[in-house]
Amino acid sequence: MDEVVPTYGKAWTALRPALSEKILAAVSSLGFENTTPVQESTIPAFLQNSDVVVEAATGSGKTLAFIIPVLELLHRNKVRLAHNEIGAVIISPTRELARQISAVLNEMIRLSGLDYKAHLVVGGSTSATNTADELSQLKELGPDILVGTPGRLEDILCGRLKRGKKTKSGMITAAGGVRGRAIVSALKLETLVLDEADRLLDMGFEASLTAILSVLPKQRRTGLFSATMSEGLSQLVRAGLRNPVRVQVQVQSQDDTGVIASERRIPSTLKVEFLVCPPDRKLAQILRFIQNSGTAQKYIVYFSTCAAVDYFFKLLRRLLRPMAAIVPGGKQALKNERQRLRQWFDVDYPISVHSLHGQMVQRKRQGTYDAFSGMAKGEAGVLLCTDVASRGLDIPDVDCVIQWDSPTDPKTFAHRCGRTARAGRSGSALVFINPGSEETYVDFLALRKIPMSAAAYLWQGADGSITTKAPVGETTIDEISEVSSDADSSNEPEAEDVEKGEHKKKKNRRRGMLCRGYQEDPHSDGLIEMIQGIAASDREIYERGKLAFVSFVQSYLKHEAMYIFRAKELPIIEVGKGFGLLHLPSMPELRGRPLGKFKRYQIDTDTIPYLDSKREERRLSKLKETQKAAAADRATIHQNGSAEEEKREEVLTTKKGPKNNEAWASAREARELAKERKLKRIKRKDAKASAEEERLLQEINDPEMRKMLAKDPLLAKRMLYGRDKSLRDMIAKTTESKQRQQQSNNSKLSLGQIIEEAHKKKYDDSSSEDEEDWEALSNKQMRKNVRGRTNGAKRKRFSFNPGFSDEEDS
Ligand SMILES: Nc1ncnc2c1ncn2[C@@H]1O[C@H](COP(=O)(O)OP(=O)(O)OP(=O)(O)O)[C@@H](O)[C@H]1O
Repeated sequence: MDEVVPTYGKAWTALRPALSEKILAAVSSLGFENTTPVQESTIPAFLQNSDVVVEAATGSGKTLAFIIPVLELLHRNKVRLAHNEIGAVIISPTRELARQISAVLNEMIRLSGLDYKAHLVVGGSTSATNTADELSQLKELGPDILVGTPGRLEDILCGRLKRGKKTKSGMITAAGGVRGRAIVSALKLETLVLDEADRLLDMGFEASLTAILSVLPKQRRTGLFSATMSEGLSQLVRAGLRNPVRVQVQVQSQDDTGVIASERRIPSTLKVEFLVCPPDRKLAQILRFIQNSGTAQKYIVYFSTCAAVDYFFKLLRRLLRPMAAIVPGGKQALKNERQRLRQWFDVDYPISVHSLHGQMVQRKRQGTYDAFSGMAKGEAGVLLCTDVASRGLDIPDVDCVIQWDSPTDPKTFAHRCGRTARAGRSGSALVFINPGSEETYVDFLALRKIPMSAAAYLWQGADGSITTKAPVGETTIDEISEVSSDADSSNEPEAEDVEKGEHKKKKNRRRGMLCRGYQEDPHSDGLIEMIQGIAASDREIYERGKLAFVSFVQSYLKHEAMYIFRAKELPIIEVGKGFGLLHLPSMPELRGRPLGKFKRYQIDTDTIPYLDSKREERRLSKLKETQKAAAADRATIHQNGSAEEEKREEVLTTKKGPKNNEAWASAREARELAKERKLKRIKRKDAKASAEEERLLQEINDPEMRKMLAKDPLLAKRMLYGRDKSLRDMIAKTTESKQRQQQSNNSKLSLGQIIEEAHKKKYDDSSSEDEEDWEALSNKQMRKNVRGRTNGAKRKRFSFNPGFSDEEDS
């Protein structure tokens, strides 16, 4: 890994207003000779009585950009704080991030020798006694700066404590503060910082944040920091900003000749790749990817749900580090399993596996984080986690970030990738994309200034070596893409097919063919069979696999970019196979999908044991009881012998419903009649839909857009009269306003840009993404909200380019 740290930007001593000697001494002890661009631009603004809204790429040094002003302002203004008073609050959305900020802050205080105390307040205590201890610690310490998560900060600043001990005098909080009364006073608060502000200003934290803001003095400095700061004015107003200076640090990539090629929202040292690959190939690809890297590296793998993290943690531990405790059958079985595994994964260094998600108990969560962060250089490890670890975490030396599935919130994509390539170091990220509509995600992210390149599909040779060259006779990824684009070009249904309702069947067949095109990787299939074998011998893995699959499908349905991640196009059979399932669990969300095509693993699942003998004993005795009760039920039915009960029994035993005793011929007639009626219904529905589609297409007055929507009936349907009516309205509006713009600059917009605009409007909760609008609206709102302060929003823009810093003050 490249060890270059960013030394671009001014020297610390060149900042104006100048930093105090003690702070300069502290940064110099940290070994940071110069500021980073975001520090260079933010620190002076924050020190000059301005609120700041800061957007800069991940790993660009935002933490010091707010910690230094927080300390400097307290020191410079010689703020005298009583024991129960605080001078600054720093809020973060996750406990791990709050802990990290608190560590940096305490280090700065220690190195500077400033006489301030910082204290971390995060949730996660498992008992009232722990809470009591934490709060009495807080009262004893009398901190000047609080760092924490919204919920626990609300407890402390607003006295919203629920757990407590009852005393004779009434309801007393765990630490002795009466409920409803704050434990510390924020009357002299100078600075408020919201790190990962766009996340904090999401609806999820709204209640706590509003409560906290309501007890803080209005005359304060506020800083909002994030790598993906949304421009939504309502958010800024909600955070109570006055007169904000906006700092945007943009990354520019250069070509070989040094010419600036493009702007990007991710560090220039970060290489992001995507791999179009059927879902049942992902695990094999990850193993091949790790093996192919050749050296011991540190990976983070993101999943969208906690259940998926739990499952793959158990599974990967068994695949990467099979040990006696997790492999049933004694020493010989362990030896055999290790031997067998070498077919799919063969590296000569140990790899540790860790897991982290929001549903883990805090102690375990902290333990995992510390273990993974504290790994020595040159050790190999994989951290499996959810988005709880996507923002802000500065884990040293992460070489690669892999995304098993794309995040439901597209902004999270940049944050996930940003766990590598921090502070000028290089790093890579890989995201898996299902063949089909998901491929549009690449363009979608490109429009959001996250450029990606295609990764090569990795194959495994007979000798176990990894190669990008497909074995002879097997379909290559390029050929598959060709099939894919061919399929797309022939996407327009024949009129005759539509009439017969056949076009949907044809489309499904084409989709099936696409996925089948990848199936010529027997080695990868062998891995899935081995995983199924593991699940068939370990009940915990079998059950966790089902839970992981169900949670994955549910999260897929909640995707924000649902016109790219189309639930109906999710290749469910391959997804199930990719999770190593023995059978597909029934879910209401999958009603109507051809689940019967899933090749069921031949086993009576009741016989799969837990490896933990006590747990297995409990399960078996429970199973016996259930079987006994079912047998008793059946005996009662037989004894009563009534016709109705017999029918019920028949339903119970066949699970297919009562027998049809009708004559075969009349049943066939009835079936044919029903089919005929169904065809007529489909024809009527399709005719109505086409007429409506035609009518609505006329409403869109951009000819280019009309042409493109007409090409993709599914997209047109979704946008024009499907679930996304609001998106349709947005498109109409965007088209109109963009047409006006177009008249002035005479440039044509692509469909992608129009969708992107509409999408932004719909999901970013912003009144206007337009920069001038932002300023105008900002002024208007500020005037409304802060009497007597109507100076308007100043704005600053900086270029973020190693060795080159370009400042442009408006
Ligand atoms: N002036 C500097 N010179 C060199 N390294 C620095 C400097 N300032 C910060 N760093 C280092 O850069 C790394 C990333 O910093 P930080 O965690 O503040 O990034 P960030 O912008 O907050 O990232 P994210 O958006 O992911 O939260 C840290 O390891 C930090 O020590």
